[in-house]
Amino acid sequence: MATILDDRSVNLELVTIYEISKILGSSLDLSKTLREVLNVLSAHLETKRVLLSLMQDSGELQLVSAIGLSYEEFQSGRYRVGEGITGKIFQTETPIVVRDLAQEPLFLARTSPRQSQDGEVISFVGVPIKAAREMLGVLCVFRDGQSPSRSVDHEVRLLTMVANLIGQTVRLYRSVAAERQQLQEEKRQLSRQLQGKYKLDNVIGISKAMQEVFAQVHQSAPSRSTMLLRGESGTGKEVIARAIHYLSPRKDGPFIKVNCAALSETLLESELFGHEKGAFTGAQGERKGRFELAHGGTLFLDEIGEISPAFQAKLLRVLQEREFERVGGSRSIKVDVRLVTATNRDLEKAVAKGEFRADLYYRINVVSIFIPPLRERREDIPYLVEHFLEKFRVENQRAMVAMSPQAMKVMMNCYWPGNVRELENCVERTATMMRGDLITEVHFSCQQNKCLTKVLHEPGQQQPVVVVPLERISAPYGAIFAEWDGQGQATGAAPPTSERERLIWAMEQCGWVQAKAARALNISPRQMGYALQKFNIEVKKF
Ligand SMILES: Nc1ncnc2c1ncn2[C@@H]1O[C@H](COP(=O)(O)OP(=O)(O)OP(=O)(O)O)[C@@H](O)[C@H]1O
Repeated sequence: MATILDDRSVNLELVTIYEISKILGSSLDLSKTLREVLNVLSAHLETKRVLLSLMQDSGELQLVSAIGLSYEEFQSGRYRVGEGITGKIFQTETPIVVRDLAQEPLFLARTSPRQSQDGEVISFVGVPIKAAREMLGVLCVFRDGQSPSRSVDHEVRLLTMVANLIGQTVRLYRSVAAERQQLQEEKRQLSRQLQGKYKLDNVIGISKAMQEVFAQVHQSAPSRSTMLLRGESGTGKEVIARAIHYLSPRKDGPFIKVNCAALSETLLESELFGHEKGAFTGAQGERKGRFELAHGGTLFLDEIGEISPAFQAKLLRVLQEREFERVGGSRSIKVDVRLVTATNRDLEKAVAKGEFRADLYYRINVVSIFIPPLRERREDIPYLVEHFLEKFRVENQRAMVAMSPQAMKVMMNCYWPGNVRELENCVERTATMMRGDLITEVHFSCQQNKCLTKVLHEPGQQQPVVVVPLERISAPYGAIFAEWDGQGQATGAAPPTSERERLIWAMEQCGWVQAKAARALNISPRQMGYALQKFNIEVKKF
């Protein structure tokens, strides 16, 4: 039978549904969320008693939230399927309306009396809570004395809509909780399997490729050999360099890092070798260089492929003779330093082109470890996401933040041109910018998050991930964006939105090192400096 609703009732429905839908998306604390929903219902329906029961793993319906009950009444709210009115609603999957509970034999009076203290009639409306045809629980409302200003039909309709919203939310919470539990269980199993084997503190990697990397790290760390870490930007070369240091006998000594691409040749020289007083204008006192500071420990030279030919010669001498002079000084200084270097350049090509000295290449390439790009070890993604979420929870005291399984699928299917660094930024940015606690796929609006990664194929579809060769893309920063057009063709670059965003994106991918970002964009460092100025982009300092 169709119900005609007056304006007031429609308005009440809309306001109630609106307020409840806002609450339902806002937190991952289910009991808090449900309590708030019942509060809104109780206020809007002007009733003192609202009860919500959910089916438990034990096969019993149990009250999980209620307004207007004492502790004892709340505790007694348990029903088998078919038992009492609540059990009946669950069993028949249909609403039940009782105008006078005192006359209703099904009513068990476990949580509420049959009559009010003043001897007034108590009426009842209960509706099933379902989601995707699965019965989840029962929502009911008790009313003392006077009947509501609205019709019973209207009340059933409103409660059914609210029950549907609750059902969807409960289902989502349960799948998130199950996913989390499964992930934690897998993590536990994995750490049992990996006990004492290939584990590195704070470095996540369960994929075969990363396990291979960890094995190489464990094997090479104890030696004094110079090491070369290779891999795309953001793959974790620095974290691996640190792991090597902390697994070596030098772990109690210093770990000193220098980014060779971030400094001009003269600055790099005085930074690495130090300078004597008066060595150049502004050198008011003597200063130790990073080589000296790293004595007894490890010196990590990042972006080694970027140093000039003249500086390559100077570095080669230090590596051969194990001694050097400070800028402006003549005294030879000997240090005990283990050198770990890193690059994302094709050094062999650079040697072949005469851009990198072959003798230096052989000196630094004693033991080399390749860290694969993230897109080639997608199994690591859920673990990395969880690792970064946990970091976010602790740093921001937001213990409930989590990611929905669907959102995780999106993460798994991204191309991640900026590798783990981009994934980390994306997780942190999304968690910071969203209001509630649950990250869903809608929060990954690329524009909104300035996360320009493209999803290459729909989760679940077995389409290949396409890597477009650099030459095929005309836009200077296009090579990293590629889309599958479903016809077996790689369709060029997905356009990043604006010049400014491209610049910021490149800087973020390159850890805000200007020279690196310039290379990524295929422009000169001078052009990069000009562009940053032109678009008023403030360079972050770390
Ligand atoms: N396996 C990993 N587990 C946990 N965090 C990681 C991992 N790999 C990378 N990260 C994180 O990703 C970010 C980038 O890593 P890192 O700086 O080591 O990359 P990189 O290869 O040295 O980059 P670049 O070549 O641009 O210097 C860091 O915040 C790091 O903590």
